[in-house]
Amino acid sequence: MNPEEFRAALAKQGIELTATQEQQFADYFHYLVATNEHVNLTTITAEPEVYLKHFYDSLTPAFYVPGIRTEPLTICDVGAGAGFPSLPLKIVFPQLKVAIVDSLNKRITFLNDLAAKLDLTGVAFHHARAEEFGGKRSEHREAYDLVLARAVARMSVLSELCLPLVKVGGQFVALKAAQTANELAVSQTGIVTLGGQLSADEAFNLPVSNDPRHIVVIDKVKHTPKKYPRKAGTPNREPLED
Ligand SMILES: C[S@@+](CC[C@H](N)C(=O)[O-])C[C@H]1O[C@@H](n2cnc3c(N)ncnc32)[C@H](O)[C@@H]1O
Repeated sequence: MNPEEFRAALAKQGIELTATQEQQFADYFHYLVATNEHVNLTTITAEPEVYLKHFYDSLTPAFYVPGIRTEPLTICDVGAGAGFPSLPLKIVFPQLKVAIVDSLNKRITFLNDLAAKLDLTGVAFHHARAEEFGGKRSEHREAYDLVLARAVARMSVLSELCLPLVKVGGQFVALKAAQTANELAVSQTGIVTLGGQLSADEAFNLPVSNDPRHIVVIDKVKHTPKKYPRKAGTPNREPLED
């Protein structure tokens, strides 16, 4: 997917990029690839792949969660790595207020510099483990309308990291490549324990490559009990599964 195909594929979804946004994606691509020469950010570096598997893929939650397009939602991206999915969403929907959490400081440093280069405002960067960021005394606990995660962990672990950060009435959205039915089945009890309720599992294929994708949407329907998330390294810490 070259930049022109990216623009056309988004137009099909009702998203018209401005010239400024197209330039921001071009600058993102160049800075990602240049930094990746000395900081390990991504294995995907060819332009058509970055546009499809990072930029387009990151925007897919906006196809299924309509509020992303128009509402000034507070979003937390858990394990954002090189900024996916939250920074492509922020470029296209600048009204979003974004908090990025990653446990690797060199990635947070890259994202800080990138946001300055792209003139992005309303993005906060946190070098932290999600277990602590959403802990019982944290100001970030149950503070976000929407918590997003892509390629961080399986659903049972991810739910324990992400659901404590979601406000009651908000949503946790996981971007998944693999089949989700089994992952969801084994994490169902944990999701309910954490105050969540499965709302949707949308299956679709990426354009061009046809790679399968899932967007899993979990509604936060009640408060998460204070003992979650459990600390990383807790002895016998088993994922919350059936
Ligand atoms: C495979 S990368 C995925 C990055 C990005 N979400 C993407 O889709 O390209 C996983 C990222 O999650 C971060 N991570 C893993 N466990 C974490 C945790 N417990 N808290 C915060 N960040 C975490 C890693 O440092 C890494 O940057």
